[in-house]
Formats: sequence, C-alpha cells, structure tokens
Amino acid sequence: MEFFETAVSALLGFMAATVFILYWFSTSTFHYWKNKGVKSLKPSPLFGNIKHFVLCKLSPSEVFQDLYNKFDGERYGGIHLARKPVLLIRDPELMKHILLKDFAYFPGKGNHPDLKKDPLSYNLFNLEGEKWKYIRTKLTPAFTPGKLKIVYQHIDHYSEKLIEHLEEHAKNKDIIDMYNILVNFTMDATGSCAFGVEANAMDDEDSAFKKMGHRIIHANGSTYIDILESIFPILPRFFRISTFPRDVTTFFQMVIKKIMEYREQNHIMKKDVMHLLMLARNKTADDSNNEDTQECLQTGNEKSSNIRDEGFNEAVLTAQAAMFLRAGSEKASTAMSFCLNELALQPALQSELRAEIEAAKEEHSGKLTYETVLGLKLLDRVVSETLRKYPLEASIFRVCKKPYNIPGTSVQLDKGTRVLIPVYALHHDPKYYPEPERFDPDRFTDINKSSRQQFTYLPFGEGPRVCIGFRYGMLQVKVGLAALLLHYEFSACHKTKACPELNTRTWITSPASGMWLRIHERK
Ligand code: HEM
Repeated sequence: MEFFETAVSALLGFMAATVFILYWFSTSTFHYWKNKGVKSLKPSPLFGNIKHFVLCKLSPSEVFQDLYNKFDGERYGGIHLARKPVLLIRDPELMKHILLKDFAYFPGKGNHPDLKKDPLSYNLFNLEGEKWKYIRTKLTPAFTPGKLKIVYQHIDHYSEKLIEHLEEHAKNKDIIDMYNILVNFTMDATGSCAFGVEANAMDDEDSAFKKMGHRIIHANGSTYIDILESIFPILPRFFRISTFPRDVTTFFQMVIKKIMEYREQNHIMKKDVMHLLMLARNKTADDSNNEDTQECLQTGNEKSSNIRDEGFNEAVLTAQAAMFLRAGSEKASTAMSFCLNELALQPALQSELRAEIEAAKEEHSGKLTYETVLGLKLLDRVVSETLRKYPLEASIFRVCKKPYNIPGTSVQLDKGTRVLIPVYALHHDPKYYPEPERFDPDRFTDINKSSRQQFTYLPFGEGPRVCIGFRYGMLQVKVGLAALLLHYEFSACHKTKACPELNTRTWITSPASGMWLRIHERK
C-alpha cells in the first residue's frame, strides 16, 4: 500500500513538473515585445495569438485580419505564433523596406527545405540565399512574354476542352462545384505547358496524374510544419510531417524521371518549363563555366561552393517541377472560382464583361488571341479586384537575417525575428479600399490605381521575391474566364455564398467547401 502511494505521488509530481515545464516553455518568450518597447497583444499559452487558426476555427487570413485591426493606428505590432514572436506590419512604407529596399536584411521566409528528408520542399518558394538566387535565375526565362505566347496555345486548347466538358451541365442548368472543375482545367493546362504531359484531369476520373495532382494541391504539410514548429521546433520531425505525403513524393519523382528519360532518348526539345529545368541540370552537371553558374559562384564563399557540390541535380529539378504543378494548378483555379462567384452575384457586371470579350473577339475575326485577351480592360480590372478581395497568398513572411533598425524608430529587430505582411488584412483595410467587402472593379481604373498609396496592393508580393509565375497565372485566369463567359452564364444558387467560407487548414486563401454555382447556356 505504501509503495502504491509513493508511486502515485511520484507520478503526480512528475505530471505536475511536466505541466509546469510545458507552461514555462510555451510562455517563456511572451515578454519579448514588451522588452523591446513594441506594443503587443496578450498571447495565450501554447497558442500565442493564433488560437483560432491552430484549432482550425478560422483561416489564417481572418486571424491576421483580426490582429491587424487590433493595432489600428500603429505602424506595426508584436504578436506570437504559438511561442514564436512575430512582428505584424501595418505600414505600407515599412512593407516596402522589408520586401524591396532592405531585402538584404530579409532575404528569406524562415522555411527549412530539406532535400533528403522532405525532397519536394526544396523549391524556389522555400529556398533562400545563393541557392534561391541561382534557381531563380535558371527559371526566370520560362516566363518571358515570348514563352507565354507559346503557353497561350496550350491554355487556349484546354479552355476549349473545358467548354466541351461543361456542355451537358449547362444544358441541364446544373449546380456544379466550379472550384473542383477549374482545378482539373488548370492541372491539364499546367501539365501540358510545363511538362508536355497529358494529365487528362478533366476527362478521366481515374487519371493517376490527376489523383496525385489533387493531393499535391491539397497537401497541408507546410501549414502543420509551421504551426508545430512555432510550438516546439522539433515537433514536425518528431511527427515525421513532410510538405507532401511520401507516396505523392515518390509518384512525382517517378513521373519526372520518366519524362526526362523519354525526352533524352527521343531527343525531344520542347520549349517548356521541363526543358529549362533539364537544361539547368545538364549545364550544372557538365558545364561549370556557363555564365549563370559562374555568376552564382563568383562570390566564392562557402555557400556558393555548396551549390556546385549539390548541383541542380534530379532531386532539385523534381522539387521545382512539383512546385510548378502546385502553383500553376492551385492559384489560377482558386482565383477563377472566387471571380465567378462574384460575377454570379452581380449579373449586370457579368453581362458587361461578356460584352467586352465578345466585342474584342468580333474585332479580331472571331478569334481571341494572346494580345486581345491581355488587352481586355474590364477583364483586367475584374481579375485585379478578385485578387484584392481574395489575395491567395494572404500572409507573406520574412525572417530578419541580421539585426535591423526599424526605420524612424529606435527598435532593433534581432537576427532570426519573423515579420509578417498580412496581405488579406491590408487589402481589406477601409483606409485604402473603402467598403472593402464590396466587389468593385472600378478600384482598378488607371486613375484610381495611380492615386492609391504604393505597397497597398500585394497579390503577387513585391521586390526580388515577387511571384515568378504571375504572368502565367494571370494568363490562365484570363483565358479561362474569357472562354467560360463567352459560352455560358453563371448564377447564384441556394449553395452560393456572398461571403464564401475560407479554408482553415491552409495558408492559401481558398474556399472551404467548393464554389457552387448554377451554369446555363447563353440566352
Ligand atoms: C493568380 C496566381 C498567383 C498568385 C496570386 C501568386 C501569388 C504569389 C505571391 C504573393 C508570392 C510571393 C510570396 C512571398 O513573397 O513570400 C508568390 C511567389 C511565388 N510564386 Fe506565385 N502566384 C500565382 C501564380 C503562380 C504560378 C502560376 C506559379 C508557377 C507556375 C507561381 C510560382 C511562384 C513561385 C516559385 C514563388 C516564389 C518566388 C520566389 O520566392 O522567388 N505562382 N506567388
């Protein structure tokens, strides 16, 4: 009996000590902003200021908007992501410093790409320093206007298939989830533009590429890694969480390998992303004198030598390819879905836009060309307003690489401090966008654009790390929307929501449960 009592009290003592240590650990950073003299919000143990995000009750866009509003009148404010101190920026001028002018202090996002343990995480989005610069230089030529003209043919082809795919639904005036359909459309287009692959996502329910592509898009690993890491840095490794599930990684590695082998054996030279990636790999492997490699190696420091050692090998190439597939499929389809939802809720605007597209088509002998689509003014305003109201990358993070004095203050940020640019909150600030919940493309007339403060519109980020694929993304969105509006009408149904609920499990602003609209044949 005595032994039992001793064991119970030892156990209780151990549990109390564990709780105490956990509590102490999770709150030990909470004085950080106060010590710096930065106004901050009271964090709660374990969650910091993002409890509703950690518990999947609100999307990160909404959580950061709430925090942004609480610092009304401030240039910035201190918050905690779990126990990690983060500086939330409100002042657009300060955003300009962080993203552009003082890029040398904020070159990366604080992610930890790992080529061995989480191979697909080793992509341009996550990399920083010389490795980032090197790969960015390699990939930039994929997005020149000349390349996009070629890409236009592919997107145009798949937009015709999309129209065919929807024919029966339109005849029946069906209620359909446009989000899901558009993901398949952009996956087909990206598969073809970037890799020369027929993904068959729209036509074949059982397409393996489609199944894996959807899993790449819906993989939330990076969200969980960020949250767990903020709570305790070793947790993601402890739970063996990777950016993409293992089987998806293996499938993708196999597909890319096959594409490369096929192209090499058959001497295929397509001017697409895959070709550029292969070129980069080959050059790194057998030509250390090439210009790009030299430019990157010239600094002669240790990091640069690592690039040479690691090279742009097959694994690095595959990680970039997966990133392209994800960004190319996910971003444009999400933007198009939000846009169609707004147009279904504003039938007059939908008709006006359709009239613009139709007039342009007639003017160009019944065919929409690359130049015509890019010249459509109302379409451009509608898409810009969509990305204002629903910025897909709702939160841009940077990590301070060396101590940084916040301009105009005596506050110094320590090396390693994370800063957050809450794009969604910024785009919904009535100071810059009166009645922010109203969908109003006129916010993007030339005169309104030029009268707005700089760095208050950041759907693609800014500075050296601005979205590399923004032209491609915009092209996909515009070509897809133009084709849809020329052929069909969209209206609200009982499942359509004026304020679509946002997904709470990802950093990307996306609909929580599809985008349900009624599709009709043209009257
Ligand atoms: C409407 C579509 C798109 C939107 C709204 C968008 C948005 C963004 C934003 C805001 C960033 C900057 C993130 C930061 O600074 O931390 C970014 C970066 C990036 N985007 Fe996009 N994107 C779109 C389409 C695409 C497409 C189609 C691709 C590729 C095919 C792509 C590839 C990338 C990459 C690789 C980066 C990282 C660039 C770097 O760090 O150097 N994006 N995107």
